[in-house]
Amino acid sequence: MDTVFIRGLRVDTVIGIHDWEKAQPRPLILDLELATDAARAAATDHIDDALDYDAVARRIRREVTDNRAELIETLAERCATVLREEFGIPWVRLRINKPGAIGVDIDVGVEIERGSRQND
Ligand SMILES: Nc1nc2c(c(=O)[nH]1)N=C([C@H](O)[C@@H](O)CO)CN2
Repeated sequence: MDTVFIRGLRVDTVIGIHDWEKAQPRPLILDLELATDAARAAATDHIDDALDYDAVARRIRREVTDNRAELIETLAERCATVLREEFGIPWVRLRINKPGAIGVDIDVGVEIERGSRQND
């Protein structure tokens, strides 16, 4: 199984359990690993046969920006559902980092894995 990855996708959104967090957006950093068939894309050299990482990034940005949540787990689950149901991706690993949430220069977040890693 091949993967398309997107690392360091910064998306600003309103997220948190405290009232003061709901006053303004803050940055989240997303890392995605997405199952794909790179050979299929290479065989035609056409974007229609590839998992278009630009389209994925734009859609995930919209999902995170347009929807409110208190927990990063909620956002992670929503993003995994979008990736699997709208893009038909069989396996996704998604990490959401909420930098500074527990201290300056400290990374904290959640990583989830959904679907099955199908071997060739
Ligand atoms: N597992 C989680 N723990 C915490 C979260 C979260 O989203 N998932 N959020 C918070 C606060 O919003 C924190 O980020 C800001 O004080 C605390 N714990």
